[in-house]
Amino acid sequence: MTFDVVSFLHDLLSPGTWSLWSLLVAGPLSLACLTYLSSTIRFQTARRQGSSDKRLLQIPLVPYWVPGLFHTVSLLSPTVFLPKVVKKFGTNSPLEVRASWLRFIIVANPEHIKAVFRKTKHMTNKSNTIFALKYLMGLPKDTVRFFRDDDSGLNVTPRKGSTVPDESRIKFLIVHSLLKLLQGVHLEAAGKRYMSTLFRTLDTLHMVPEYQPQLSVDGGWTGFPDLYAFLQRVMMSSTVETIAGSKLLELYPGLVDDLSQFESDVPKFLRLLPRWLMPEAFRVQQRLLEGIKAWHAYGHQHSDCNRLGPDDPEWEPYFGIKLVRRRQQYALKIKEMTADARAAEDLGLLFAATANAVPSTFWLIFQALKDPVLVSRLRDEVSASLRTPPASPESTQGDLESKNELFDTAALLRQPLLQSAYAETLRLFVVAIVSRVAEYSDVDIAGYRVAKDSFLVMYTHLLALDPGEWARAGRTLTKPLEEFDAERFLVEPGWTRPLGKQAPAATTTTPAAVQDVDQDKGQGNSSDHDPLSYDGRRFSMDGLLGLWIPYGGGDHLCPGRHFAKQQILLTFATLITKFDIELAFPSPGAAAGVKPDMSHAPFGALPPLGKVPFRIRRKAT
Ligand code: HEM
Repeated sequence: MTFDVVSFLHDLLSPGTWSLWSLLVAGPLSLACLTYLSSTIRFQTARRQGSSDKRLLQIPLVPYWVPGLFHTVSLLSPTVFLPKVVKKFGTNSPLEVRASWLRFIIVANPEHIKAVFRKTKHMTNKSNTIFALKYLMGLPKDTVRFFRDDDSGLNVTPRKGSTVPDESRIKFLIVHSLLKLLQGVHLEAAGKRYMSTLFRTLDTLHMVPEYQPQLSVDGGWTGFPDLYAFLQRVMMSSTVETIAGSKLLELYPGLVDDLSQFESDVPKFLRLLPRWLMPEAFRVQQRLLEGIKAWHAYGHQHSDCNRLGPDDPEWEPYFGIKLVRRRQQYALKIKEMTADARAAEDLGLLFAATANAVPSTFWLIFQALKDPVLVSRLRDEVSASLRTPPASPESTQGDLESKNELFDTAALLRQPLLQSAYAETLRLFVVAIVSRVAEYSDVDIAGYRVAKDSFLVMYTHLLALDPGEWARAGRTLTKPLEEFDAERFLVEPGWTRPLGKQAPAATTTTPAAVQDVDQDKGQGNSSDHDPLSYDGRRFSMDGLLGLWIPYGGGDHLCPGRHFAKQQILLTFATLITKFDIELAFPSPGAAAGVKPDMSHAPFGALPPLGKVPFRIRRKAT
């Protein structure tokens, strides 16, 4: 039998077949068009609601084509979808999006974000935390339930109606021990410890096979293939030793390699790839958990985690800084915090302490090395922060940190161009979703009704790259927001932020929330009245609350941010003071081709895509 094209076409185009076609194609197509039309009308109607109305406004639902499916397919690539939706529908109101069973609300207007951050009593970030603990850190199921059941909030006084006993207020215990023990004298001690550990790590780097021979003691250059891997090596081991003590690395010498591998596997874990597709990633995760568990057991045999008094050491080799001892102390009193759960929690801490700080330091150094003028100006500020050596060596006898204290850290952290370059690095390279859930009731966000259980999404890059909002905040854009501008956060003398863009009065502002808002003003850790100036300009974060959010905000604002700033700037300062470093691409224009690895978005700071070769030589002392 031969195939007759003519009769086939005849059949296809005959009236009977047409009705089949219209049923198969035109039917669904018209349904999709009708759905889109009606959802657009509903969207526009919601958008036109009168704000004079006393009732709270309804959040418009982004139009969609396919009922039931909604935006599921587009959401497979959230970093493309979110900017596209916001570009199309604007930021005047929050936007509700549906993707099959999932509903969430995009908040992309800085005023609305401020309002979200103020609702500390009503909003939690539990879903994000639990997601990360469960799928990334391997927290056991029973402990996940225990975390989920904690409805006591972050205030010293538990939320009204919560029956969680004080000793089981896990979220409060975690966040408050971090806030308390990573500030003031504790933060200062951790910074000094980090600095001296970093010096030692750099001095002994040749003991790591990939970094032989020794970083040129003879003044010659040594080339290495990968600046990011180098920073991972030196920053991770210095951070782990500072936070967790030296015994962990002694017991588990492969920890830095495993933690580096684990961090590069984050996108796979958080995209929920099954175990059979990434067996090696799960093996590494398991090794980390077992290694941490063994360290805990060893630590408890040799040290006492109750040593938290003012006369007890800020750091000791078994459990590191007081924060880690405190975490063991409260966790040991909670039955759900089994040895496996404590290992997962501390994997979370080591991850949080390195996963964003290392890539951020990479980009700061990389941007500086690309630009000879910038690096020399940053070096001037670093030199101005060098500590004057003590008059007599005896005055610091016995105190290793003080002897190794090359920088006056407080002075370093106040330098205007350094702070601006640091803030700019985080603006551009931290690509994260900060989320909140209206856990306890409906909430009023800037006049909009956010229904109980709604999931709110604030995407750092939407704000970081929105020229209209930066202009409204009174910032002049010398370079486009897509580019790195080390001076972006410097303002002229006498500059003040435009008035009239204050956040709408919060309906319920707790004292903690007010305090956070003040903190947020200086998330870069600066004072707006800092006498230090750069070319007559000063560093200022004023007016950027809700716009610069790499550390989130409100009472969940990252409690590790002060330590992170120290890590980043101390590492940068040490490397450019003790060494000469240069990028070593074979061709001159190659540096321009170095891009961030977007597969890590929206999970935090982005590592570079590919390797960045460099050469380094120790400076003559
Ligand atoms: C450049 C470095 C860092 C960045 C960009 C960063 C970013 C963030 C962000 C976006 C959040 C969510 C905040 C929110 O929901 O509003 C967060 C939370 C958190 N961060 Fe960081 N972080 C950094 C460094 C650190 C360090 C060094 C530590 C610990 C030593 C740390 C510990 C935490 C913890 C425990 C939370 C959870 C707070 C809560 O649930 O209330 N982070 N961080």
